[in-house]
Formats: sequence, C-alpha cells, structure tokens
Amino acid sequence: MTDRQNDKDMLRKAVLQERDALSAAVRLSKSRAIAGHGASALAESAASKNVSGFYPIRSEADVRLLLSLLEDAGARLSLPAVVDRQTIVFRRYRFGETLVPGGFGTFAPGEIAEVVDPDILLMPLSVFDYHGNRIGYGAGHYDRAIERLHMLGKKPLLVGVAFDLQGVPDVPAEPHDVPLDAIITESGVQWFSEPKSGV
Ligand SMILES: Nc1nc2c(c(=O)[nH]1)N(C=O)[C@@H](CNc1ccc(C(=O)N[C@@H](CCC(=O)O)C(=O)O)cc1)CN2
Ligand SMILES: Nc1ncnc2c1ncn2[C@@H]1O[C@H](COP(=O)(O)OP(=O)(O)OP(=O)(O)O)[C@@H](O)[C@H]1O
Repeated sequence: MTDRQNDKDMLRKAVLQERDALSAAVRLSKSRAIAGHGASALAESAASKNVSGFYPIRSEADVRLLLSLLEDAGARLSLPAVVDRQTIVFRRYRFGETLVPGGFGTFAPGEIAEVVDPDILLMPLSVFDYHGNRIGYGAGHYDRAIERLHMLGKKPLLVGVAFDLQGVPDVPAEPHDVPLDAIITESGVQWFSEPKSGV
C-alpha cells in the first residue's frame, strides 16, 4: 500500500467512527436539512433528467427524502447495484419500489430493472474536502463508474451528499479520483464548479 492510500485509509476510519457516533435522531434531522438544500439547488435542473441516488447503509446521510422530492419535480431516479467486485451499474427506480440485496450490504432494484446512465449522480462518501475531493469506502466503484460514463462521452454532474463532520481541509487525492461538482450537507450546498445550467 502506498503512503497516500494509507493516509486515505486512516482518514476514512477516523471520520466514519465520528459519523457512526451520531444518533439516529440527529442523522434524521440533518438528512431533512440536506433534502431541503438539495431540492432547492437541483429540483429545476433535475426535471426529466436521470438522477442516481443511493439507499443508505451504515451511518450514511439518508438521501431518500431528497430523492422523493426530485422525483416529484420530474426526475427519473436510479440506484446503484454491484454487478461484480469492481463494477456498479445504475438501475431505474421508482420511489417506494421493493429493493433486493445489491451487494456490499446495499439494496438495489432487481436485475430486470432498466440500466441507465445518470445525468446527475448523488454520491455517498466517507470523507470530502472543500476543493471537491472525496474518498468512498475504498472499493473504487464510483471512480470506475464515472470513468466509464466519461468514456461514453457523458459528463454527469457529481454531487456528494454527506454530513458537515465528514469535511476535512485536504483529502489526499489520487490521479483516478474525479472531483465533485458540488457537495450537499446539512448546512447547505457548496459548488466547486460553475453551476451547470444544462444538466
Ligand atoms: N448506500 C450506498 N450504496 C452504495 C455505495 C455506497 O457507498 N453507499 N457504493 C459505493 O461505492 C456502492 C457499493 N459499494 C460499497 C463498497 C464498500 C462498502 C463498505 O462498507 N466497505 C467496507 C467499509 C470500509 C471501511 O470501513 O473502511 C466494509 O465492507 O466494511 C459499501 C458499499 C454502490 N452502492
Ligand atoms: N478508474 C479506475 N480504474 C481502475 N481502478 C480504479 C479506478 N478508480 C479507482 N480504482 C482502484 O480502486 C481502488 C479504490 O480506489 P479509491 O481508494 O480511490 O476508492 P474510493 O474513492 O474510496 O471508492 P469509490 O470511488 O467507490 O467511492 C484502488 O485500488 C484504485 O486503484
């Protein structure tokens, strides 16, 4: 393991420990604030777009309320499913539909759901910094999914969803890490790129 990977691992462990210590009630109220900020920032641009979310695991921010608001605003939702150890695909999801185990402890639409390429990715993460760098859970699933979309000529809007306590001054980024366009936390939305009108 390189020094940089080791640094990322230590940072991930420390921040996840802090996130795990939040009570369910505190996570719920922060997740409600995230939904409000996220809907204000994205509802207009999400209409008729493919928006991928995630079904929360561990102590993640619960993005389901935001997903339901975006669906009400006309977004077509999808959720990630792990199809092999290295690969996730995004499966069409209508809010409230039954999910099945989706790999790595996640839940996802079943195999018969349509596979879509999202225009907007709401991304889970363990740590972010205020330059737009992020660390996931160390599997590289999202980094590879984004690389695949880029190879298809698609440039989805990348929006991290997290609690403020997951923010640090500097994440040790690696060359394959693709920076976020924005991050949504309970205190608001921060843009790292120009807000993209067409997305
Ligand atoms: N809610 C949610 N869905 C998701 C992801 C996610 O991060 N969150 N993914 C994001 O890619 C994909 C699934 N990949 C995952 C990869 C690893 C772990 C995980 O928990 N790994 C370690 C923990 C690592 C650590 O503590 O340092 C584990 O199994 O304990 C979870 C999901 C797709 N769906
Ligand atoms: N685009 C890619 N192509 C090939 N390998 C990759 C790519 N992105 C990441 N990897 C590999 O995946 C592993 C995990 O990467 P990294 O630590 O950046 O994951 P992460 O950012 O925590 O995960 P995620 O992107 O799922 O949130 C590393 O071994 C890395 O080399």
